[in-house]
Amino acid sequence: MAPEIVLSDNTTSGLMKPTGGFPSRAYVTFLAGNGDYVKGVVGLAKGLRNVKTAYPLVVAVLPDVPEEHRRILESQGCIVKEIEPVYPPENQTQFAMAYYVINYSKLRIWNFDEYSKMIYLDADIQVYDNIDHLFDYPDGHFYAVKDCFCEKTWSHTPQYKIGYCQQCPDKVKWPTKEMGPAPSLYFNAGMFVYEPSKKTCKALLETLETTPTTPFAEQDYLNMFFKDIYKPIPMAYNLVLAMLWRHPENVGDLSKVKVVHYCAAGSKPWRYTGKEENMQREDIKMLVKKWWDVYNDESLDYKPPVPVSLQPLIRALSEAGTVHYITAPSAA
Ligand SMILES: O=c1ccn([C@@H]2O[C@H](COP(=O)(O)OP(=O)(O)O)[C@@H](O)[C@H]2O)c(=O)[nH]1
Ligand SMILES: OC[C@H]1O[C@H](O[C@@H]2[C@@H](O)[C@H](O)[C@@H](O)[C@H](O)[C@@H]2O)[C@H](O)[C@@H](O)[C@H]1O
Ligand SMILES: [Mn+2]
Repeated sequence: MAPEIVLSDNTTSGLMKPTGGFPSRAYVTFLAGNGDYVKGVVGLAKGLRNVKTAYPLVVAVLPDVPEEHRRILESQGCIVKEIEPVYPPENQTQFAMAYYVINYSKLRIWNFDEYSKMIYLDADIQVYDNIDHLFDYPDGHFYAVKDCFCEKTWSHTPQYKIGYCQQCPDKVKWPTKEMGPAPSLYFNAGMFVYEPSKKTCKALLETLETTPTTPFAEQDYLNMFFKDIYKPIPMAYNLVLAMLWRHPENVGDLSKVKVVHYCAAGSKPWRYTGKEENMQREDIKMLVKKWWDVYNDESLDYKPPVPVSLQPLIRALSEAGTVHYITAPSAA
């Protein structure tokens, strides 16, 4: 039987053009458990469609993600791929958040080497502008945005204790004489551009076995592992919300921010109550509303591509006013 040709509507479906000969690219996120983070992933899938990305969204799910949630994600056009959990070596670490221990499982996304390059996004991230051009950045680097050390979650660190933050390294200077060389640049691991590779994945998992766990779990680990190839990219590619009150001068024009990371305590839009510190700020309320507007926009729901063989039928029905199914790419 001749293979069925599928028309992929590049503008609304989020599916990719056939890749013949081209490097294969995709976004990827991570989902664990049967809780409400699935809403974050649905929001992200719709957000990526909203900005007309040319690439699909892969969701790396742990075995504990219920079938029902996987179906929801597939019905939103996501490619669901199950990964095995990664358990760090036994330890006494107090994680900054108890659930961070499961985040080591994120390391498995290096195995997705059917893609030559991927952009990882946390489920609590939303994309408000197209960032596909990041795939064109030169290979051989790990691209991510610099973190901020000012929130209480950092209170275990020497940086926090002396009031040093890499966002404003001249405000409180790093006391090299007393404390040795300043810490190397540290990225937030909610968003990064990387090259999947089975070899790198193996190295990541092997080195982990002899590496003590630390409060920011996989984020600390990735920072250590990729420190020599890490290249900072502008904050507009991953606005960690605390930047709004810690370093507003570094944020600049909020309307230019492409990617928002709802990682401040109380800021996850699907859990937002407004009660936690800073959650009544106008900029926060605006950003939470912006997330909900995308999440609730039915026009951003996935519409599966229609097989070429069915197109005359759909056209006839649609001309007869029976079916309202938009299949033609807008460029057509
Ligand atoms: O119950 C959970 C907790 C975390 N995550 C995933 O792990 C990521 C990291 O956690 P989170 O974003 O809550 O950390 P934060 O950025 O707030 O530190 C999330 O975005 C999700 O992709 C998940 O799927 N289920
Ligand atoms: O497992 C460690 C996690 O660490 C990260 O957390 C944030 C967050 O905890 C804030 O509350 C801090 O203030 C911030 O600086 C810090 O980086 C990532 O967003 C997440 O994807 C994950 O890697
Ligand atoms: Mn996050």
